[in-house]
Amino acid sequence: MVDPETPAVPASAAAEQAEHPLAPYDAVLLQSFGGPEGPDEVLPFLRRVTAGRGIPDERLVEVGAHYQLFDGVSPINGLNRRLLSDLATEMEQRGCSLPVALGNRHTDPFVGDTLADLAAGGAHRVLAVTTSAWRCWSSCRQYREDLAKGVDAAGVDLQIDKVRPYGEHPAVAGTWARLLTDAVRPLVEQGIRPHLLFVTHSIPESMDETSGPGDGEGRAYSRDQVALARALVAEVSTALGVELDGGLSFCSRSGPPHVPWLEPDVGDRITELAAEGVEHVVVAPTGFVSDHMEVVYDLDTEAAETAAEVGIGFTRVDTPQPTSSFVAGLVDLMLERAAEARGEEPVRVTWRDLDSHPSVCPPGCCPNLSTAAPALCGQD
Ligand SMILES: CC1=C(CCC(=O)O)c2cc3nc(cc4[nH]c(cc5[nH]c(cc1n2)c(C)c5CCC(=O)O)c(CCC(=O)O)c4C)C(CCC(=O)O)=C3C
Ligand SMILES: [Fe+2]
Repeated sequence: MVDPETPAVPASAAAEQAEHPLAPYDAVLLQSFGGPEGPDEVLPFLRRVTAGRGIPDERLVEVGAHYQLFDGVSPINGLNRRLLSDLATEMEQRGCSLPVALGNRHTDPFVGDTLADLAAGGAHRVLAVTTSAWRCWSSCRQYREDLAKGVDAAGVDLQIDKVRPYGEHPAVAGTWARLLTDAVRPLVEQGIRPHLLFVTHSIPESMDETSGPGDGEGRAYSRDQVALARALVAEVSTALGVELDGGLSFCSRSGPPHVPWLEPDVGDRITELAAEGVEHVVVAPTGFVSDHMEVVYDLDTEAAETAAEVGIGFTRVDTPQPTSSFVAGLVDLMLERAAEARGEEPVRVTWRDLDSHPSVCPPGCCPNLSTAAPALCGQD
C-alpha cells in the first residue's frame, strides 16, 4: 500500500546518503603542485613557484633548462589526470562514487577554481587527498594553506578535511616494497649486491627541524623517510635472502648556497659509494609518489650520468602511482578518514611497524617559517 503522505524518493535518497561509505563527504579534491606542459609554460610556472622566495636567477635558468630538455613538459599533470580517472574507477567499483576533481597550486586547474566548481555542483564537505605523502611545510602545511586561500578566493562555504599523511601506508610503503624487490631480484640473481639508495626532495634544514607537531622532536620529514628506508632495506634483504645495505639521500636542492639544506645529495652519494667499491645502485625515489621533473631529470638524467661517470650500475625503481595497490590504498585512506569524520575509530593501517600520524594536524605542525598563513585541516 502506498501512503500518499510518504515522499517516494527523498526518504530512500536520504537513507542511501547516510549509508554512503564516504559520508559525510560529497566530493573529493585531488590536490597537487602542478607543472608546465609546453615550452612557453615553463618560465611563467617557475616565476609563480619562486615568487618571493629568494631563489637565485641562475637556479631558475638552470631548472628551466631541465624542463626544456623534455620540451617543457613535466610528467606531473598527465599523471594526475590519469590518477583522477583511476580513482574514479576504483571508487565506482567499491560503491563509493563521488565527484573527484584536481586542484593545483601552480598550474591550471588551480585549487580555488576547482573548489568553486565543486561547490557549484552542490558539494558541502570535501575530502582532500594530496599527491605529497610526507610531513613538512612544503609537503603538507603548504597544501593546507592552499585550501584556506582557495576557499577564500572562491568565496564558497565548504568544509574541507584531508586524509592523514600517508607515506607509511601500504599504498606507498607497501607498493615501494614490491617495486623495489622486483627491481633488485634480477640483480641478486646475477650475483650483484646493489646498494639501495632512497631519494627524497631536499628541503632547508630549518624546515626539517620544525617539521611535525609543534610539541614534538621535529625532523618528522627526514625521520619518517629514514624509517621507511630502513624498513625497506630489511624487507628486501629478507625477501631475497641477502644482506643489503642502503640509506636516504636528497635531490633538487635550491635556494641560496649559504642556507643549509638536507644532505647528502644523491649525486655526491653515488660518487662516494663508487669510491667505497659499490658496483651498482638501485635508486628508489621514495619521496615522490609519481614521476615528477625531479625524478626524470635529477635522477634519470643527472644521477644516471654521475653513475656512468664513476662506473657503477644504475637502476631506477618505478614510482607507485600507476599501480592498483597505490590507487586502492588511497581509497582505503579516504574511507578511513570518512569513518573518523563520522566519529568512528577505524584501524590505522600502516606498512610493517611504521608509525601513523594524525589526520587533523596538531597545533604548530610544520610551521610556515617565512609568513604565518591561515591553513585548514589542522587544530590551528
Ligand atoms: C618537499 C618538496 C616537494 C615534495 C612535496 C610535494 O610534492 O609538494 C616538492 C615538490 C615539487 N617541487 C616542484 C618544483 C619546484 N620546486 C621548487 C622549489 C622548492 N621545492 C621545495 C620543496 C619541495 N618541492 C622547496 C623547499 C623549494 C624552494 C622554494 C620554496 O620554498 O618553494 C622549484 C623552484 C626552482 C628550484 O629551486 O628548483 C620548482 C620548479 C614540483 C613540480 C615538478 C614537476 O614539474 O614535475 C614538485 C612536485
Ligand atoms: Fe619543489
